[in-house]
Amino acid sequence: MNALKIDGAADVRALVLTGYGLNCEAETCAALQTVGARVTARHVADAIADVDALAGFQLVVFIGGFSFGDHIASGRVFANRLRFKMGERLLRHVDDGGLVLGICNGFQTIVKLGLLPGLEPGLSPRVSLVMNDRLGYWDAWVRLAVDRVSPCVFTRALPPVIELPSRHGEGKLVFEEGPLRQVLEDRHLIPVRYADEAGAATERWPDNPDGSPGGIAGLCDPSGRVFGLMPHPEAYLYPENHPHWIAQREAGTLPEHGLGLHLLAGGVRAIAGG
Ligand SMILES: Nc1ncnc2c1ncn2[C@@H]1O[C@H](COP(=O)(O)OP(=O)(O)OP(=O)(O)O)[C@@H](O)[C@H]1O
Ligand SMILES: O=CNCC(=O)N[C@@H]1O[C@H](COP(=O)(O)O)[C@@H](O)[C@H]1O
Ligand SMILES: NC(=O)CC[C@H](N)C(=O)O
Repeated sequence: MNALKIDGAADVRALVLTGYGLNCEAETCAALQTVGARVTARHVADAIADVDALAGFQLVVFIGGFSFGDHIASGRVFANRLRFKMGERLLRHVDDGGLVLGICNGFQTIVKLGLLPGLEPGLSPRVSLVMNDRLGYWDAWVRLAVDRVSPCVFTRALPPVIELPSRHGEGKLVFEEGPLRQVLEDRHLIPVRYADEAGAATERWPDNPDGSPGGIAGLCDPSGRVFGLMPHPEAYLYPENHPHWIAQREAGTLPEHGLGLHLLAGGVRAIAGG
C-alpha cells in the first residue's frame, strides 16, 4: 500500500519551468510524477511566448538552480523577465485557485517578483532574499520546524519537524522594520523555519545556514496556495537520500518515503481535493 497514493492525482496537471541555468527539473518532475500528477516541463522562453502556457495547469513550479547565473542577485533577472511577460498571467492563475511553488532559486524568483508574501493585490515586493550572513554558498541538510496552523497547503500534513537538503548562497530573508514581521507571524505565513536539535526555530549557524531572522526558511501567501522555501524537497524523495538513513533504519525510524515527497504531495492533494 502506497501511503502517498492520492485519489484524483491523475487529474492534477503541473507545469515545471526550466532553462536559463535552472537545473532541478528532473527530480522535481520525478517527485510530482511519483505522487501521480501529470507533469509538463517547459522552457521558460517557450512558456513566455505562449499566451496559453498556464492554461489547464493547477500547479506552476519554479525550481532550483542558478537562473541567469545569479547575476545581479539570485532570481532577480528571471523575476524581471516574468514581471513584464507573465506577471498578469501568474496573478490570474493564483486568483483562479491555482498553486505556485518556488523552490530555492524559485523562491528567490517569486519573492523578487512580488508574488510573496502576497499581502497586497498585484505584484508587490515587500521582502527580499540576500547573501547568507557567513561563508556564502552552503550545502548541508537542515532541520525545519513546520507551522501546522499555517494556511500553506503544501505543509499542513507534515510532521512538526522535518529535514531537507539545503544549498544556497542567498537565502537570508530581509524586510523593512515595522509591522510586516508581526503580520507574517500572526497570519502564519511562515510555514517552515530552520530549527535546532530541540526543534526550536533558530538564527544560529549552521542550523540556520543563512541568518534569516526567526529562522524563516519559507513563506506562503494568505491563501496558502503560493509557497516558496529555500531548502529542496525534491532532493529528499527516497528514505536513502537522508545522510543518516542507515542509522535511521537501525533505529526503526527510517520513513517509508522521503519527507520532501510528502511536501510536494501536499500540493497535489490540495488540488485533487483529497
Ligand atoms: N537589505 C534590506 N533590508 C531590509 N529590507 C529590505 C532589504 N532589501 C530589500 N528590502 C525590502 O524588500 C523589498 C524588495 O526588495 P528588492 O531588492 O527585491 O526590490 P526593490 O527594493 O524594489 O529593488 P529594485 O529597485 O532593485 O528592484 C524592498 O522594497 C524593501 O522593503
Ligand atoms: O540546488 C540547486 N541546484 C542543484 C545544484 O546545482 N547542486 C550542485 O551540486 C552540488 C552537489 O550537491 P549535493 O547533492 O552533494 O548536496 C551542490 O553543491 C551544488 O553545487
Ligand atoms: N539551490 C539553489 O537553487 C541555489 C539558488 C541560488 N543560485 C543561490 O545560490 O542562492
